[in-house]
Amino acid sequence: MVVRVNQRPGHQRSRTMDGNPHKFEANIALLGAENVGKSALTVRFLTRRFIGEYGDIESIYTHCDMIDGREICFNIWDSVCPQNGGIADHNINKRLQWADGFILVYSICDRASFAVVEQQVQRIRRAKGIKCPVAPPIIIVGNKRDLRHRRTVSSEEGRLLALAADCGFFEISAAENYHGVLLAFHGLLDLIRETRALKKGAAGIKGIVRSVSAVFGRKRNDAKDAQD
Ligand SMILES: Nc1nc2c(ncn2[C@@H]2O[C@H](COP(=O)(O)OP(=O)(O)OP(=O)(O)O)[C@@H](O)[C@H]2O)c(=O)[nH]1
Repeated sequence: MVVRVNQRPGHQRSRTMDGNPHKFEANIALLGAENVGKSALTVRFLTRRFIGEYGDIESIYTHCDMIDGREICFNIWDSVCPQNGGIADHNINKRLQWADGFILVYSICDRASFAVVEQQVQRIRRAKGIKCPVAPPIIIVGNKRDLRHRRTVSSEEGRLLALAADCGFFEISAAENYHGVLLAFHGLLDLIRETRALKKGAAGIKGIVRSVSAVFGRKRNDAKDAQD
């Protein structure tokens, strides 16, 4: 396992992993309202630990691991939430374009943070949807499950939002355990792989359609020339 504090956002490395075609690399952005546990999730995933207090330095971390015999590298952008709830900061468009997939975090004890996630799903769809025919990979995470006695968002609401928005869903506690955090990151990795395969397939079909159109277009033109 390799964990590296990579760089400040905007200075990320090239996406080709040292020219090795067997490596798989994915850019992941964590978004959500203030205090929901974005840094806690990131640190749990990177170090398996929960340290309780986290600074507010925005960073991209690289984490590489062997999964099913293949080296997988996650570039994780742990964003610091702006005071307005995470939707209107100047960096958001940069993050939306950079990321291959998103983990949208809310706290199950903070209904306003759930509303922010609903907005962010729409925002991501709008930003990505123009160029991309395939839905962007998103996992919604309800964090702080250990505080269920203070819950204001039911599991059902989280699940329904994810279902309606075609996203994955996990309810976890970054404070209590590593396993749920791991499942959320790996769930996103699966979605990113599926999306890449679908995009490749769509590009392949487009290529075939273009070639067929070119051949038939040429034949039509040849026939027209012969008539003239
Ligand atoms: N009880 C409990 N507390 C948590 C959990 N995850 C994070 N926290 C606490 O929630 C507070 C905020 O966590 P952060 O990880 O800094 O939250 P953030 O979303 O990165 O916050 P910003 O940087 O302000 O956007 C900290 O005091 C954490 O210790 C959890 O699963 N359970």
